[in-house]
Amino acid sequence: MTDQRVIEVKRVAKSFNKHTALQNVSFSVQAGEIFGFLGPSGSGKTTTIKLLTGQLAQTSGHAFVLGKPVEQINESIYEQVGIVTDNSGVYEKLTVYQNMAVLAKILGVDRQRVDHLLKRVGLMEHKKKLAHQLSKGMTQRLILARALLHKPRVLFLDEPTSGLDPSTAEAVHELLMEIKDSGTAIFLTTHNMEEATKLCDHVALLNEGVIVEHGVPKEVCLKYNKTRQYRVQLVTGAEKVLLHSDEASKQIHEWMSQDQLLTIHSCEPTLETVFLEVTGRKLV
Ligand SMILES: Nc1ncnc2c1ncn2[C@@H]1O[C@H](COP(=O)(O)OP(=O)(O)OP(=O)(O)O)[C@@H](O)[C@H]1O
Repeated sequence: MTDQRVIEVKRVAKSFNKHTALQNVSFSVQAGEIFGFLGPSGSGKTTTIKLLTGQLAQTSGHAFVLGKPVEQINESIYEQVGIVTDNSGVYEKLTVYQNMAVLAKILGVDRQRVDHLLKRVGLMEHKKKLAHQLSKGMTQRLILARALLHKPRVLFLDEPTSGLDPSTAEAVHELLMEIKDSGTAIFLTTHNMEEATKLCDHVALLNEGVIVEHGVPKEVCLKYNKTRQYRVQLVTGAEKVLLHSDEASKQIHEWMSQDQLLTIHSCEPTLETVFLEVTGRKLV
């Protein structure tokens, strides 16, 4: 893969008075990649987004977005960046459609794209509703649709699916995959490990402001797969967990040849259990 780093963070630290929120954080995100920043509440995820979008200054280290040092970020970069956080204010007294149309006009984006995005986030049938009448999930989807109007090269998402029902979360996931495939780099924070495993090309696990593990989700999980177990279900209904061994392999072979095996799964750890093993803490 050619190197197309659109976000680069080098040994960044951030302190608020005496409290250290981030320590020696380094990572990079490529074009067309979803990068997940995972950590429990208070671990420094939002602080990182704020640093990378010019809303906060780091205490030390260097960070670049689209090649530009973050301390030099000004309004011109927002033409290429989309940000979805809790404070992405919508105009409460305007309708869903007007919220989109006002911004589309400023950005010089045509109405077709407004319609396309409203459909994609499932808000077309609510387009005449006033923003203050929307549920939390609808508001989140409106903020996401607005952030995508100008086809940003980089998208920052703070907990994109928290509070969404499973089918809406799934629709948002599909949209994010489509945006990634079009070459946008997506930086998202989450404490939902399943979401991260499914969506992210790379993840970094953050604990108390420190990246404690990082990599491709499946590879991170396999690295901690020390016991190598298999869960099997037999046609009799019996369920068994077998440790990787010659004996287990013979047994599985026997069940297979006797057509006794209904299901078989390897039991590698999830990102959740990796986090617990590395930090001794739960994610949520
Ligand atoms: N403006 C601020 N002043 C002082 N401390 C702050 C400020 N912003 C964040 N912090 C502290 O920095 C730490 C990291 O906060 P941050 O909001 O980045 O966490 P988070 O991982 O996004 O948490 P959550 O998942 O709950 O949103 C916390 O201890 C928080 O109290």
